[in-house]
Amino acid sequence: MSIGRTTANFKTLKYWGKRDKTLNLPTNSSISVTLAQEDLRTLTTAATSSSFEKDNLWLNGKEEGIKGDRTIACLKDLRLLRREMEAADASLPKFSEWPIHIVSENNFPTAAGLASSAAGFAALVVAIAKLYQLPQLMSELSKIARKGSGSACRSLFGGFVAWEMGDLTNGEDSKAVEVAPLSHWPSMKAAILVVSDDKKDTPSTTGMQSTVATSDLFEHRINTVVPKRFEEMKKAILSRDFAAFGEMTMKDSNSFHAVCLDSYPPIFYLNDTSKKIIKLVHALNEQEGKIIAAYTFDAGPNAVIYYDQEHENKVLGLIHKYFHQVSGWEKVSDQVAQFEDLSIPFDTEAYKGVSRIILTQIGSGPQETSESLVSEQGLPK
Ligand SMILES: Nc1ncnc2c1ncn2[C@@H]1O[C@H](COP(=O)(O)OP(=O)(O)OP(=O)(O)O)[C@@H](O)[C@H]1O
Ligand SMILES: C[C@@](O)(CCOP(=O)(O)OP(=O)(O)O)CC(=O)O
Repeated sequence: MSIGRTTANFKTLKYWGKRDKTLNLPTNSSISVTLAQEDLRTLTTAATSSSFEKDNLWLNGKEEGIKGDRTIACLKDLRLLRREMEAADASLPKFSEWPIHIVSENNFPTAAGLASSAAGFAALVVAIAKLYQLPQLMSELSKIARKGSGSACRSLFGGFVAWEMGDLTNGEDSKAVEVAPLSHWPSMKAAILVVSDDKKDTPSTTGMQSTVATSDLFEHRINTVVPKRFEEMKKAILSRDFAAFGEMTMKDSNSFHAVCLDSYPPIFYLNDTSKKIIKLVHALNEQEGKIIAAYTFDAGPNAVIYYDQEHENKVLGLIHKYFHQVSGWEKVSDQVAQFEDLSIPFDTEAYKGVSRIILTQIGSGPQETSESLVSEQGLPK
């Protein structure tokens, strides 16, 4: 039995567009920050036995079975690597031939634009790789996770992660690499304003296909804007330059939502609450005379606001002022007294569009844990 857990990642330079839909090969390189596990994590246990009847997967307590092509593709690749080991060492048990049971739990909403597929496929690949005792490095395994969900490849690392798009048609050079580990910039924090827990209307895969096929702005984004930003963002991370990192993060979020709007028919992920939050962050940065907070939005209306610990009392002070009514502040309850009370005018009803706040920070990526979700009989506990 093997247990692995990992977490979601939030994009600072977005992946949007595929050049190969089956292999999940992107039209541009991207960068993300992997967040801490306590708040947004997937816990996955994998077990194999010759006595199991068939491959099976339980997600959040429900038997789902192994039905999607993407999960099947990941399992196939992992089994192939195990088979190579077994061929080289006859003493190894033939795990590659036995059915596998996977039990997984997300501690945050699934399919709500909170990157559950990223954390989910990353945890699945890591848990099975551990079970099979595969020697492959994380970058190699990231190519397998990528076939599950593009964004999953970046969740195999902690800290700041790049997904290099590659240019081979077989995808062998399209993999995740570490830009910098958590220890490089541990004071990076994130406040996530959960604007909607609902399942989103346009899934990322269909949304991307539509943008690639119909948006005129898209070519400019992937050929001109992103390649330059990819290099500049890596530099900003390596030099811990929050202002540069923040400006590029916000601009890239806006560029991604612009190509969504430029798709035909248009795709809308931001709602009025998201737009109010964007304005609030700009108002804060303007008042400070520098960028101390940066928003980013994935394929949904939830806001992720990055800031450095050094400005926590200001950034959280402002968010708390207007969103103290929502749940999730317990974690910092002993800090509230030190929050700064900035006088930035804002819609005092905006909190009604937010269901909760998740206060989190940069994380260390996949971890092994002794917590198992599978019983001795190989079933969910
Ligand atoms: N823990 C998990 N283990 C295996 N598969 C998972 C897990 N969690 C989510 N998934 C898969 O990911 C799907 C949700 O992916 P989807 O891309 O629709 O949403 P999301 O990841 O929350 O949003 P986004 O990727 O746009 O941020 C689920 O339906 C399921 O198939
Ligand atoms: C907006 C994004 O979060 C898109 C995520 O798309 P997915 O990785 O969910 O798409 P598939 O590869 O089709 O599974 C931006 C990003 O992850 O960089």
